[in-house]
Amino acid sequence: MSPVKIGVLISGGGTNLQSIIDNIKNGNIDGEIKLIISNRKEAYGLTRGKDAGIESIYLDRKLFNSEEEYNLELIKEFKARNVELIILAGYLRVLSKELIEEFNGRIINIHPSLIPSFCGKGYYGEKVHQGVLDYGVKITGATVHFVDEGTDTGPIILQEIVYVDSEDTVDTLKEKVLKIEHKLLVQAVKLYCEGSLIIERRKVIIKQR
Ligand SMILES: Nc1nc2c(c(=O)[nH]1)N[C@@H](CN(C=O)c1ccc(C(=O)N[C@@H](CCC(=O)O)C(=O)O)cc1)CN2
Ligand SMILES: NCC(=O)N[C@@H]1O[C@H](COP(=O)([O-])[O-])[C@@H](O)[C@H]1O
Repeated sequence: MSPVKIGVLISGGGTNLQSIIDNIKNGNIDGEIKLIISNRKEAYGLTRGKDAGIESIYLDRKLFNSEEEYNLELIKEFKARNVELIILAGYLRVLSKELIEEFNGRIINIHPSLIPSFCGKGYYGEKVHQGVLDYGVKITGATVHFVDEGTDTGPIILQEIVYVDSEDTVDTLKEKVLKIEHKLLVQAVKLYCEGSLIIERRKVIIKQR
């Protein structure tokens, strides 16, 4: 079977993207990243992609009249490269209904909390960890899920917990969770590329090999 053609959307540093690049390179993931798109020009993830020899572009939202038009351009770029799976690796914009429909069941997102806690509109990046600390929960973690029209409401693929210590700060918590994110995202993409993920309504079944 030929490697799954992957498109990646980013907005920032790209450490999750890097974990996918590294695990494709070492043969752990049977995939090929065809295109990386960032909605932010300064995203270091673009540099990571270029350093890995992957087409990496900044798509300026200001060039488009609406979020819908911006998403239609995303669809065009990914379809032009026959992308089969889209990974949201720290992408901080909500995808449109059209894009979700076009790639239904083929968009994976990584989120730095245990969904359904600390997620949805306004919860992204360090804001998530600040919410965890402000609330005083004792466990947090990471979630990889399929993306639907809601924000962080799609079927959950994998989750793993991280214990919150009394002396944790946003930075220390972010670092602990990011390590788990890298592991979970690689596992989920590997399972997807192996055809091991089955979506049954709200549930994701992992086929045992
Ligand atoms: N249709 C969907 N789109 C996206 C999903 C999803 O589940 N369904 N996941 C998000 C990622 N995400 C959390 O995992 C997320 C991203 C962004 C926001 C948010 O509130 N963004 C701000 C703008 C932030 C900025 O540009 O600085 C906003 O939209 O006002 C919340 C959650 C990716 N897309
Ligand atoms: N709601 C989406 C969200 O908060 N995504 C988060 O942005 C960070 C991106 O880091 P990276 O650019 O180093 O991969 C990651 O922690 C990811 O979970």
